[in-house]
Amino acid sequence: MLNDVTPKNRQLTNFVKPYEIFSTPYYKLDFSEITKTFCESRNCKADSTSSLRVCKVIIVGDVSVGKTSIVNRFCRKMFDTSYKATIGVDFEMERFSILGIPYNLQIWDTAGQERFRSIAQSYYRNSHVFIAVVIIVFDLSKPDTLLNTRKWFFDAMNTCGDMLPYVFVVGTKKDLLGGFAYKTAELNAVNVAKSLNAEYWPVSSKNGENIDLLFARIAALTFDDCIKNEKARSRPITISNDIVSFKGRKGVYNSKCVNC
Ligand SMILES: Nc1nc2c(ncn2[C@@H]2O[C@H](COP(=O)(O)OP(=O)(O)OP(=O)(O)O)[C@@H](O)[C@H]2O)c(=O)[nH]1
Repeated sequence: MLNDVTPKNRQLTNFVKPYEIFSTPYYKLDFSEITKTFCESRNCKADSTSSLRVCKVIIVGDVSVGKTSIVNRFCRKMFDTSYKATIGVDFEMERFSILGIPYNLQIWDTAGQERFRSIAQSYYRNSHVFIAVVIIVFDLSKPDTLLNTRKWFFDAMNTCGDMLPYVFVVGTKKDLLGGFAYKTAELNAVNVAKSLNAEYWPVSSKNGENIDLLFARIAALTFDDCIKNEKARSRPITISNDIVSFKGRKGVYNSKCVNC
């Protein structure tokens, strides 16, 4: 788009693939025809509500695994070696332009410390945007934190109610491991992610590896659902096709946007 002020690395013209095809249950590899046709249409470019499309992403995981560092690297391009515990919850709004259409990720960084968890949960329960994505973070150099992803998964699922979010299991601090140690950690992580029906990504907030790609993947996946749901709602509700189009992944209706 000529007048697009979104930074270049936030402008998506192609669908973003998973880290590895074996590491995801989400096999979508391109935008749907519905989305492509809609984004090419003149109506869509003139659509004044398009800047309101928001997808809520929650980041959870053990203490000090690197949740805040992921957000800082993605939103501010910075990395801090010192540790400051998150108290309660913080959130950031990050803007993308996908196929020329504005789209926002609302990213919630929660506290890993037990004593702050109930504060965080009450915050995101009461927010008016449905949780579309849960990122469960663990530290690749600390196997215990991988085992705990299961606990975070069930916690998040309780909070999401009837919604079926996309789930990502993200291993941080990839820069600390190499060779055999990394391969072993990855094998274990892929197995755990599979058991939770989640997509696995390894990242490093220190050197930035895979951080932008991870969020671009999340934006592409959820944007496609958002437009499809929007189109489904705008159709007359008379025939059985509409019932099908109101169903999201695995047959559960999942409205993923503020205005969907
Ligand atoms: N080497 C390396 N260190 C990292 C990386 N990510 C985070 N760290 C370090 O790990 C420590 C904890 O990082 P945080 O991002 O504050 O962890 P957190 O999960 O937000 O912690 P809580 O807020 O307590 O839940 C800090 O000292 C970071 O510098 C990484 O990718 N590589």
